[in-house]
Amino acid sequence: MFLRAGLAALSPLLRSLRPSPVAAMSTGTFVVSQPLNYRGGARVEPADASGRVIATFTCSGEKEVNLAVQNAKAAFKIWSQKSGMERCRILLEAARIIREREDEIATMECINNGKSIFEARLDIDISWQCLEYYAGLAASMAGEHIQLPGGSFGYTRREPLGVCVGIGAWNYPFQIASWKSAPALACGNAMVFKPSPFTPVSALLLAEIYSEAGVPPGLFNVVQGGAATGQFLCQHPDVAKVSFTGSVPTGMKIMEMSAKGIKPVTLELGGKSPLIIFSDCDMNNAVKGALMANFLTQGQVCCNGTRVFVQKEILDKFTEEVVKQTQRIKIGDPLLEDTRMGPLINRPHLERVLGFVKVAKEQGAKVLCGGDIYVPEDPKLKDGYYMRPCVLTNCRDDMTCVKEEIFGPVMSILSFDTEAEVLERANDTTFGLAAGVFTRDIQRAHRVVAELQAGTCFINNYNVSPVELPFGGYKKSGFGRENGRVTIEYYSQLKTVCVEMGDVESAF
Ligand SMILES: NC(=O)c1ccc[n+]([C@@H]2O[C@H](COP(=O)([O-])OP(=O)(O)OC[C@H]3O[C@@H](n4cnc5c(N)ncnc54)[C@H](O)[C@@H]3O)[C@@H](O)[C@H]2O)c1
Ligand SMILES: O=CCc1c[nH]cn1
Repeated sequence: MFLRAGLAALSPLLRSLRPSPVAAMSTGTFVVSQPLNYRGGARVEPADASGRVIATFTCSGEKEVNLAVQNAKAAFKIWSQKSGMERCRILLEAARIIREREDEIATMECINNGKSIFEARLDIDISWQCLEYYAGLAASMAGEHIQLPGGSFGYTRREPLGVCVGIGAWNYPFQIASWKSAPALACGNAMVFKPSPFTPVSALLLAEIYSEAGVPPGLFNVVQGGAATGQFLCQHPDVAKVSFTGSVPTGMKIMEMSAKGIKPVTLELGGKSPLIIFSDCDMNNAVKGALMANFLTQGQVCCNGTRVFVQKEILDKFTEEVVKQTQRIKIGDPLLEDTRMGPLINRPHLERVLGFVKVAKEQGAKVLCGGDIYVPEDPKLKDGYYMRPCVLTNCRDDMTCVKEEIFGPVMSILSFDTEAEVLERANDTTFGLAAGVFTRDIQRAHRVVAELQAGTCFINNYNVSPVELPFGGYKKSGFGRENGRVTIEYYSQLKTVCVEMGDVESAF
């Protein structure tokens, strides 16, 4: 039978899903029978099409983008007039609904993306926590009062920007939509969100949940499509801001388009992050940390610590333990409770990742485990995009696998001698998204992270994402932040009001 949850308990969208004869990702598949655009508070067929059909949905063209932006503008008028407390209540209700429907959304995400149901549930948890967090900030958002000479004064108002565009990658579809929309809506903005065409379905659930929670129709809209649809959104004159999650090359294009309209942008881009393991670390934690840094979501995580620098004294022991634990990772149908690694996102991506392993071998790296196609026992999954997680050793800093973002389950182990040496090598990259250090020496830990050129640094852990903490990159990994209090500044603008209590002292 389809999925492991009872169909009757699922949402209208999930109920519209039917088993299909081909299951490339999991045993659950869907045929989409309801429109995947969400505009003005309802599912709609796009008013036009860009002419490119991806899977079973139609990419939205300029007309549909215009309609979504118009709807968002109308909703913005209502929403931006609400008090912080009013917005808070609605966001809290949306968070409550997500929590209540967690299993259903996680199941959808699991089929959408291929990540394990175990991880998908964690993603949904972080998503409702994000809505709760920004609900709290919505209620407490305030300006300043500044006393001036003679009883005059000034004050500041934090005002929304207007219609914001969110463009998402395929690795965290629901979570990315939540990380963008929660702070945007908390600040009083409206949003048009475009998910990746590889993972179109779960953002729709978020849209429906916002409507059910009581946002005005049109406040959060979803348009489906790829690059062309994204371009219409970025170039739209009524769009005030673009928040983008994706690759560096696309980020550059987004920035160029936004520059033409003087639109602020947030860019959450790729990475090739270092993870530094000192010989005085807690070995068990360091090994667990290295797996967390490399193999979540089949290694398709932007902030992964894929360059694992290990101090020489413990290299052999650490490597042996990492390989042992990597080989134990349960690969297979992501809908099964004990699976920890599902398939990669699609065939071309799988081939790209396997290509990186091939080049690594040609350049002298040694494959200690994995790096090849995995065929699950379940015959329904035999054509799936599965690969075994890979640990590479004998790596050098100039190898392709060490320099380029692979975005797959491939860990490169490198050895080092001294702190100064490893810092220089860790920072020798154009990326700067994240970094990690494992050591028991607290002074060393803080000294090292202070020198690391990365927007998010972990000490004695990796890839945890509490929504209270800002997340974002240095260098080519982008700018702007998601999560944390600071993100309010990326979705609002400051108005200064200067109040004269006396007479005008004219210069004329
Ligand atoms: N820093 C972060 O928070 C973060 C999070 C997730 C993924 N990523 C990065 O994303 C990349 C993988 O995701 P991807 O393959 O979906 O990235 P991508 O850049 O190919 O696509 C991202 C989004 O941009 C859209 N897009 C593509 N071309 C466009 C254009 N010209 N104009 C407007 N929109 C366009 C896509 O349709 C998709 O929705 C990796 O590099 C990864 O590191 C970063
Ligand atoms: O993939 C990068 C990290 C992340 C998780 N959710 C959104 N971004």
